Amino acid sequence: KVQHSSAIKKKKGRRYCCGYPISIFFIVVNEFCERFSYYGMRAVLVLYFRYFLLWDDDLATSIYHAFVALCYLTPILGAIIADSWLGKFKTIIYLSIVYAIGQVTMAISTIHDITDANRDGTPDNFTFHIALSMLGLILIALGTGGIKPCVAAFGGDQFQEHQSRQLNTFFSVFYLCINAGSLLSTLITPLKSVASTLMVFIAGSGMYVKTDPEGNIMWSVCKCIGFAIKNRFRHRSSSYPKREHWMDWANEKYDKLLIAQIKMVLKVLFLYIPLPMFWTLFDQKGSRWTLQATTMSGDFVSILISTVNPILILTLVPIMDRLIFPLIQKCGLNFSPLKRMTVGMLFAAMAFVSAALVQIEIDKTLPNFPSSSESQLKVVNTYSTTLNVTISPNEHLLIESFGSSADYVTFDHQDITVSLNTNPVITKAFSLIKGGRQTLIIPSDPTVMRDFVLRHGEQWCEFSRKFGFGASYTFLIPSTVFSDDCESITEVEDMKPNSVHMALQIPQYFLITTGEVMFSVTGLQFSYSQAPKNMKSVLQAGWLCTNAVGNIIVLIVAELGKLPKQWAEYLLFASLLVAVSIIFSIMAYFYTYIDPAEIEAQVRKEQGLEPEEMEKETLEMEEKDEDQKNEQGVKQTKI
Ligand SMILES: C[C@H](N)C(=O)N[C@@H](CCCCN)C(=O)O
Repeated sequence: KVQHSSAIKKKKGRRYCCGYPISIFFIVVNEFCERFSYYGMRAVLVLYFRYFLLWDDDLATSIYHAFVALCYLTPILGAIIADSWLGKFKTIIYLSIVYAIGQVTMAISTIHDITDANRDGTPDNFTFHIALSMLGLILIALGTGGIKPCVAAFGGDQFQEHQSRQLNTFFSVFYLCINAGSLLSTLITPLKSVASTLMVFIAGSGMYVKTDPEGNIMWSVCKCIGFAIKNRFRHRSSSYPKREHWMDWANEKYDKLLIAQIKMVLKVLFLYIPLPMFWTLFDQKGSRWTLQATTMSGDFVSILISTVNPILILTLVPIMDRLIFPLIQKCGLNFSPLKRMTVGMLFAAMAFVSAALVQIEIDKTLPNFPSSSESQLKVVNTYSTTLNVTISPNEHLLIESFGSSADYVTFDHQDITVSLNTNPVITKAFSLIKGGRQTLIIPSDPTVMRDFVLRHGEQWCEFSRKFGFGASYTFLIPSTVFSDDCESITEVEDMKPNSVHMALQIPQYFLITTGEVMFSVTGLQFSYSQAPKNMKSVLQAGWLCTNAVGNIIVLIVAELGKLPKQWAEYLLFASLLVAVSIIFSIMAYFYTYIDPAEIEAQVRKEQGLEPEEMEKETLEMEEKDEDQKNEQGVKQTKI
């Protein structure tokens, strides 16, 4: 009774606008700023690993997914801190500070000048940058993951039982704000938004409904499950009568209501088992697909590609909600949440087939690099006449003056002898690097090896040449360049620029985002609707964990799988998801949707708890009347 009246006192302090608590405005803006900062950093993370820390594709992909996995594991920690110690409001404030420190640390780690003593544009001490960026990422994961379950639930706390319509609208707007934040982050620098996140959230402080920590429900759930298992094991002999459900073995010690609630949660958690596979594919947008884009051409399209997901979410969510789903329902088809999620998985699998097809096109244009046992050599001739170059035993090249061999010549051995048809004939032996590409430059006077330094500052040559993205060039600079003219510098193209256009990635982004709307948005709503009121955070944490496991799967496949062809890896993931979606559809077929409130009411009734419930309902009815008066007041003022 005391609890109820104090809760109502708090609720009476609420202020409304158009039927919505004003406080949710601050929460939605806070989420917008937080996602803005998170996605802004994540968009370039794999490129930072690849081109600043100079890691290879597999390591960059693995660390990226380890970070994302950590971001989706820390919500468990955030939920525990909020529920059992600080409450949601303080948890959001404190972890936002941790988050901000992480973003600043990460930003500092990208300043190469800190260790670039010789000012050559690359850091001299990679260990320092790696350590700092890893510290930054851990703090960001703690911050973002920790506040993630609290912000959505804190938003939900601002509403009352009878406001389910407003609550649904809040969650849709919440998801749209996430995507608006993600969209803007790719266009504007994200760092300032961390500070804005905190300020906006604190600004609404006086208006929030702040519920006190209710004790750690996750811990109670674990203890109850642990006891049921132990008790079942103790009574394993066939002489003990069987119980309807294995959780009923907790009856001796735990409240029937808690057991009924855990049964509902376990049913949904069981259904979650195949879900990580969707995230395995979905989150590769930020790693493998970003790296794929670096091997393609197109300038402004890169911005389009990075914004296509949030733009599509912003347009597809209302289209699906208002048009497609009602239309399907009108056709008499039952497109239940679990069916939508299965279709979402199939869309993601199609996205990966599309990515594989694009990869096959890219591979056709990529240079043929040597395998680990081969070596490659290109010969460049700066001699004054055309030369006949023989590379033992049977490679003959005719190279004109200031020209080069058409492409790299591949050898399956490392020791070669090069002969030139000069007068006298010059022959020299070389040992090539295994698995490497090298260029042999024949100097203007091949009998003499001359070193030269091209000084800049005193004299220079200007080029107005647009280099193709992904290309590599060698410039042949004759010793007479400064006395002569810049025209005498010759360019040799070692690697052709990327030629497959980035626009080809649009279908895969379209397919994965349609999958996201069907899977992620529906899954979030499904988890919320099937969870008992006090266990919504448990199911949200479980839902986020499926995301973490999905990222761990990529990490394992990237590190262990090492498929020789990227397109084969895409097809492997697509096939795995199709297989998993079939399993999921079978599990979904046997799932019966529940109304947790109804089941709870039934258990309460069995326990003879109706009087308390009725009292609560009476209090809520009074509250509802007052809120309606409040809303009407707003409407009348408007009129
Ligand atoms: C930006 C993206 N489309 C999005 O909506 N992200 C959501 C859900 C992410 C779930 C999987 N990683 C977010 O909360 O960031």
